[in-house]
Amino acid sequence: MATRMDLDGRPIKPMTICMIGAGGFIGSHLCEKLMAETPHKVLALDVYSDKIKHLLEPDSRSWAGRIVFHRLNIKHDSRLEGLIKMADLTINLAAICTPADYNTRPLDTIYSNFIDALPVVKYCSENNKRLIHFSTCEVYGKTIGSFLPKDSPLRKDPAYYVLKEDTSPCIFGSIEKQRWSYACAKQLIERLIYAEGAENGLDFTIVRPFNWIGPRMDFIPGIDGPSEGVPRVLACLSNNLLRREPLKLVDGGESQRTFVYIMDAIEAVLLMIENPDRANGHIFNVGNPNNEVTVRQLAEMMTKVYAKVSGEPSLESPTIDVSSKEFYGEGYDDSDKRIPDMTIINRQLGWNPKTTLWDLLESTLTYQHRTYAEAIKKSMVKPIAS
Ligand SMILES: NC(=O)c1ccc[n+]([C@@H]2O[C@H](COP(=O)([O-])OP(=O)(O)OC[C@H]3O[C@@H](n4cnc5c(N)ncnc54)[C@H](O)[C@@H]3O)[C@@H](O)[C@H]2O)c1
Ligand SMILES: O=c1ccn([C@@H]2O[C@H](COP(=O)(O)OP(=O)(O)O[C@H]3OC[C@](O)(CO)[C@H]3O)[C@@H](O)[C@H]2O)c(=O)[nH]1
Repeated sequence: MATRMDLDGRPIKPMTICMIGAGGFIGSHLCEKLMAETPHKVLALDVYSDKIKHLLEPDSRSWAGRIVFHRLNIKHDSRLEGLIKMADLTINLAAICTPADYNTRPLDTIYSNFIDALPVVKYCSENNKRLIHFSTCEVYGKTIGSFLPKDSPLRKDPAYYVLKEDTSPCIFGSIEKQRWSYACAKQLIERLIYAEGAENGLDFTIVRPFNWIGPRMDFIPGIDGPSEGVPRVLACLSNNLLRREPLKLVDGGESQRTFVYIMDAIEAVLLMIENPDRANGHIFNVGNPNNEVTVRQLAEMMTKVYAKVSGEPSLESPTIDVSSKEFYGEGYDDSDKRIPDMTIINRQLGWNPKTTLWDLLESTLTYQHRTYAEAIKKSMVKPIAS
């Protein structure tokens, strides 16, 4: 493998990365990228390994031995500090991060996103190890514009909705809207990391992902996850499409999101990993401001793309409205709009997303169809009564 160069033309030394939450959606893609394109070693920590099992099989692949899986729960495992000490860099992805959990399991959500992350920050700080911590775009909460009258012309002014790392406020709902337990826990861990940097010199980078989507995201209920489970929107709507049932639109599907392809986003993370001088001390939005849709538009586009990749005709009534109370339960609330400002990541790392929403849905839904269609068909065949 040719020596890799950083953005300032310096050779990059191979490093050891302690990746916590390596078995999840983002972790699995990051591990794949690191194995395929870099000489770095990965200590992969998670309670699950299904999504990276193809990387762990002892075969003749050139990365054999560069990735080692450690099955552990960071809540209670004395091996954590030792593994952080063995590495040059720790990346913390571990979290409960599905909105259906925020209002129904608020304690687990707060513990996972704040309390469980504390030892990771402490061990990195005490052992002078660099930390890349995964936060979320949800720390911005709602836009300032959402509080303006519906007909206010200011709602169209980007100053009232574009989300900037260094100037936008974090606007959450009231305490009984437990949806915000996740965002609030993420915000507090960001503040703690920032303070460790300011007071104790911790080298940190904070990532705020804006709806990264792609293959291996979450699970399909009843196939590789619980039948009653509610994953994030991509998997929910994929599940509806695979089962040929109408796509559920929460509160009319009016909320807006920007979706970025996981493969584009992983490029940004690799730039952070390999350019510490440009990434340390920064908080980065990572998203695609050009891929904005309402959830209703997302559902309509997914319906068209799925018909194309599966060869199956679309349903006559492809969507159905459902209230947030019915879908998520008491205490749900929502972010109205999420457009990332890209100035900082552009200036520091020169990163820009490339993939259009249509293209990323085409490759993702091809994967969903290939991975799940047969299993769904089998699961839907009713046993014949004897
Ligand atoms: N995917 C996105 O668009 C997105 C958006 C915003 C923020 N994020 C953040 O990025 C990170 C990764 O997200 P993801 O989409 O890959 O989620 P994911 O749920 O697929 O991955 C998280 C992984 O962490 C593991 N984990 C959780 N608790 C653990 C513990 N106590 N010990 C060991 N492992 C544990 C889980 O088993 C899982 O494999 C999270 O911190 C999330 O909040 C993701
Ligand atoms: O079947 C469904 C499922 C969801 N919705 C609505 O879609 C919007 C997006 O939902 P989702 O992707 O599940 O989650 P959020 O974008 O609200 O939150 C995530 O953003 C980043 C992250 O931090 C981690 O991924 C997480 O908190 C939303 O409006 C749902 O109500 C739907 O209509 N139908």
